[in-house]
Amino acid sequence: MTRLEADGLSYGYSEAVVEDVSFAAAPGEVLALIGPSGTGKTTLLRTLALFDRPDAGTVRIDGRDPWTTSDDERIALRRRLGMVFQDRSLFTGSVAFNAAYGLRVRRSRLQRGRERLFSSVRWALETLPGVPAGSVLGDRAVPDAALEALDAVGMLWAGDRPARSLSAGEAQRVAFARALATDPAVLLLDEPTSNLDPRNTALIEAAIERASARGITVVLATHDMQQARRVADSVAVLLDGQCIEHGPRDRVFEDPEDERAAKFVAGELVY
Ligand SMILES: Nc1ncnc2c1ncn2[C@@H]1O[C@H](COP(=O)(O)OP(=O)(O)OP(=O)(O)O)[C@@H](O)[C@H]1O
Repeated sequence: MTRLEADGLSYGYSEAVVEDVSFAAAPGEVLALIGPSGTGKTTLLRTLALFDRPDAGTVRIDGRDPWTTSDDERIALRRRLGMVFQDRSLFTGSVAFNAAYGLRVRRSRLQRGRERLFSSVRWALETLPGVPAGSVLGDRAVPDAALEALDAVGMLWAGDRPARSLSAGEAQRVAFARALATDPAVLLLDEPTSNLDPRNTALIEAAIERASARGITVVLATHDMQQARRVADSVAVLLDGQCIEHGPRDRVFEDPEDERAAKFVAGELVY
């Protein structure tokens, strides 16, 4: 159960892209970041995910600023966050391999060393004549958490399929499962349903709702205002890198304070 805060966050490349953005998301809250294309949603998510250190301001995870802690503590905080990128970026290998990826990289060095030893012993023994594959130490099991995450997005049936053979919608669901499998306290989702049909969109939205019901804090960048209306508890409107409106979903949509936010939610602010 984790509270995520942005306090005066700024980040830029050659010039500022995100400027002085502040908001907080409580445990289990779904916060939608909406705004026109190129307005800084991905950049903001990357700073929240601790990929980029803010130029100014603070990210707080349960009140702790990961950039003023030790490297080890920052890594521990980073592990509480799961991010799903817009481009999905699945790895070569099976769907199950992909779903279990985050779990594998989180294992301790000792565990990984032990597994390497087991698999070389198994390999050596199973090359002996008459020893069937999988009979020495058993098949390499897919962790339950990865299977449960695939199930949560309706992709359990595809565990053995090569990830490269998936449709865009299926791949997006597997990318979501990969983040979910690590049981993150916070999920950062960048356009998780862009280019998906209504059925795949509904599956992802249902998975977001279940994650939130389990207490996972969700920050969702989306172009889709209807999606924000369906799944968000609160909404932040980003325009030219600034948060021009932030509050409970119904208030932001029905009674926004900022004139530009009012135009954006009414579909009148065209970029
Ligand atoms: N690595 C980078 N180097 C330089 N400029 C960048 C980089 N990444 C993003 N930008 C610029 O920062 C601005 C904000 O981009 P960002 O991807 O954060 O916006 P966005 O709101 O997520 O857009 P979209 O909705 O189209 O995905 C854009 O002008 C973009 O060109």
